[in-house]
Amino acid sequence: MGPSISLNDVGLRYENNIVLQDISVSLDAGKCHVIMGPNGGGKTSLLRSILGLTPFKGEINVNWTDSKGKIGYVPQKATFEPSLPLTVLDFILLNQSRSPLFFNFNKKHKVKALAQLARLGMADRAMFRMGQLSGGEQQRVLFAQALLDNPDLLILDEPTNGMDDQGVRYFESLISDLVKEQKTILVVHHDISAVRRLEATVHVVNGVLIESGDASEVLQTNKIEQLFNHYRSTPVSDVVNDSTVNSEVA
Ligand SMILES: Nc1ncnc2c1ncn2[C@@H]1O[C@H](COP(=O)(O)OP(=O)(O)OP(=O)(O)O)[C@@H](O)[C@H]1O
Repeated sequence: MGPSISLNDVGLRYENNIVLQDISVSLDAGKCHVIMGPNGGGKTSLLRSILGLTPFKGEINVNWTDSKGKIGYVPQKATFEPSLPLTVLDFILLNQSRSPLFFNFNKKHKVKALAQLARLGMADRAMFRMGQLSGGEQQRVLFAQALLDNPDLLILDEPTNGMDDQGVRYFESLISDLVKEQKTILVVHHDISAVRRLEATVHVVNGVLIESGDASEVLQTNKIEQLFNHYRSTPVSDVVNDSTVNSEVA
């Protein structure tokens, strides 16, 4: 069983830029939670706070039922140099091995890695270099790597970015399997139609928490515009009085 996660009055700022404020929410264990909201609304910052990768104020508790379980994380983007001699299989196995990459990996690990790649339809790319894959294919490999240790908490930042329809279908079917296994999944997603297909709780974040609830409730057609246009705009008067803007306009 995955953990529940509770956030209490969480805030985060980068110098003068207040990115998150007053975020208090409980994320139920063993469910899929989707974080949505406009660009720059603080979704990635929220994930990074939960992962302990960035300082924040307030309190975040990851509540494991027994001992601390495993966490899988797929970041928003990764860059691989095309000339780097790192195959897909090498990459998947990297965090499994305590010996240098040029030693042969043990067969059991390879079989396990290939099985995870197959779950994402990527087994036939195992010997390609990471840098030779398309963006959507790299996302699939990152997801396969995150699944390798059978994590109880899976944190995914825009995992279907750049994926084709087939990739999205693999993703959706995997999420559905993982929810049946009672893993806790936290995923940042922008595609409203795709999120409606997931069995998920949706949390709309734009600096503050705007709304939380079942996807069917939160993503009602008549509410979408209001939810996603909830800009924390600079007052128009400030923009007009800004000398930089004025000089650019002139
Ligand atoms: N390391 C950083 N230093 C300074 N500012 C940052 C840093 N990381 C993010 N920000 C700022 O914090 C704000 C929120 O960024 P964040 O990446 O969390 O948003 P997001 O909702 O995930 O956006 P998107 O949908 O575009 O991925 C943005 O204004 C961004 O410029």
